[in-house]
Amino acid sequence: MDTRSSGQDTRTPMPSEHGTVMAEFPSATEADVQSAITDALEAKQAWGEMSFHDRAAIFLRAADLVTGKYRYELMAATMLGQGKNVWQAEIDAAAELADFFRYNVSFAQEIYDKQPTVNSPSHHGRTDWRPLEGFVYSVSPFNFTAIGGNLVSAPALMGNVVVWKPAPMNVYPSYLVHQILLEAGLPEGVVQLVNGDAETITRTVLAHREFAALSFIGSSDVFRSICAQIGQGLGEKRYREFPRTVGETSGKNFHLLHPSADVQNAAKHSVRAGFEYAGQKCSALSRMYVPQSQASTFFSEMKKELARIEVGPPEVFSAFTGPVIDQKAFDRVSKAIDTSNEDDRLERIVGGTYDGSKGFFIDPTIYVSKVPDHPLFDTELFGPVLIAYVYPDAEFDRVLELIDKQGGGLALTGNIFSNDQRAIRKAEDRLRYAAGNFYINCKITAAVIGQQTFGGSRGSGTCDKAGSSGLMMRFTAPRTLKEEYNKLEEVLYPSNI
Ligand SMILES: NC(=O)c1ccc[n+]([C@@H]2O[C@H](COP(=O)([O-])OP(=O)(O)OC[C@H]3O[C@@H](n4cnc5c(N)ncnc54)[C@H](O)[C@@H]3O)[C@@H](O)[C@H]2O)c1
Ligand SMILES: N[C@@H](CCC=O)C(=O)O
Repeated sequence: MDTRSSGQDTRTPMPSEHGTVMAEFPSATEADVQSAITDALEAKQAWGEMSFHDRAAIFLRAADLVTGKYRYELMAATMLGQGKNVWQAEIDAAAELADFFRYNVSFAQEIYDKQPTVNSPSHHGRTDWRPLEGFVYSVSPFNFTAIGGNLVSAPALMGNVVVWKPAPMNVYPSYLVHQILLEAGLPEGVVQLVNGDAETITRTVLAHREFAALSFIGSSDVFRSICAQIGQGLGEKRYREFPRTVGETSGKNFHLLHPSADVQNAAKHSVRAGFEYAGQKCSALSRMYVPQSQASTFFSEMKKELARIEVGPPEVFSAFTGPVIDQKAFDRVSKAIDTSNEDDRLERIVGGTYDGSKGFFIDPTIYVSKVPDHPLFDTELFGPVLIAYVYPDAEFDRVLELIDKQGGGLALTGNIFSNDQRAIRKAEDRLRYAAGNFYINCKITAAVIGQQTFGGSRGSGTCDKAGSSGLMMRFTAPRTLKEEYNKLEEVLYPSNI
């Protein structure tokens, strides 16, 4: 792949066939990153002064290119590069990417429309929704082509320039997204795509005085480490302004069944949420709490559904789910499986096997824990492995406390299955901070832009909500203006005279 970077080449494998190279690209050196920042800042003034309608036109045109001319190329890149099946690739690389481009235009419009509603007869007030003064640094994860598109379009639509660093395993789809934006009319300098060593690029970016915001999606620990570096820079007065930190990160997401739940429905939803895209959605299910009275039916329903599921490469259309992303993920998840298979506190219900000979394939796996506090309830594995706790029906209140406490400090998605409205109310109240996205009688994946804004709190992120004007708001520095029409005739107050 041809980019402006001049460092050593990196090769990334295809997850479903690791002997095949998916992408080969040069890594950005410190000098490449410096010149990307310089070029972005040079493009800044003209871009910030372009009317919103002209900026919007570029992203709306890009949305049409995504759903039209480039739809299948983007989907193919996402299938081969991320190991998604065709269904998941369509959701991500075509539908959600185009939705982000289109909806972000309306979210931005919502912000620009916010103007003072009251003006006294002698003056008029306005809000100037300025872009941030420096540049935005966007860092995107491997698992969604659409997410990179959002991390770029949200700040750019608000008039900002962006240095964009995608995950190595998403370099090719991100490159396509960048090319689409350029074809749609985005001026060359506005979005600078830089690939390469994450730490080198980040260090160089964070050393720059004009660094104005971090827009990050990825794991909680990496976000924390970048925030810590920004904190150090703040302490040293390295930056002109206080950089914004926007981050959506990891999850240890739960399904809770109440004794009144429709167990067949819950089982089907749990199979989808836990195992679609090999459990590699940040929203994916990874811990379940099941009442004793429902456990046997629930697990046999899940096993029945799982028996129909095929694990395979993206070109096999009958495969429901595919590989995990890379060797590191395969090692992490397979090691957890090996340890769990030997753990007396866990009963394996299904799976517990894997095959990395050709691609990074791991079979859907479920463990039931005999203890309520197994460490797996607190660890994000980011793979197709679920852990369940079976609770006595009478201890619903206690299990709510347990759910709230567990999850490794993460609070992204969660749900309840119940046909008892009082139980739903109780769970909604007691678990108020346990998930940024809480679902009732449906699975916890697949938030739809324009319908469910997305993002968690606690260690899962800053909860600015992708798919909303809340996120876009973080990329503006509103200026308040007041224009007065009458002269000031007197310094003294009437009460002074
Ligand atoms: N909450 C959300 O909306 C959301 C969405 C998608 C993924 N995720 C989370 O992302 C993770 C999976 O994605 P991933 O494996 O790409 O995450 P990751 O944290 O490994 O990488 C994310 C990005 O950070 C970069 N990065 C990695 N180490 C870095 C470092 N030391 N300094 C600076 N940058 C660094 C990567 O190159 C990549 O661009 C999971 O934890 C998942 O839950 C969250
Ligand atoms: N927004 C997606 C998840 C994105 C994270 O990987 C969902 O709701 O399933």
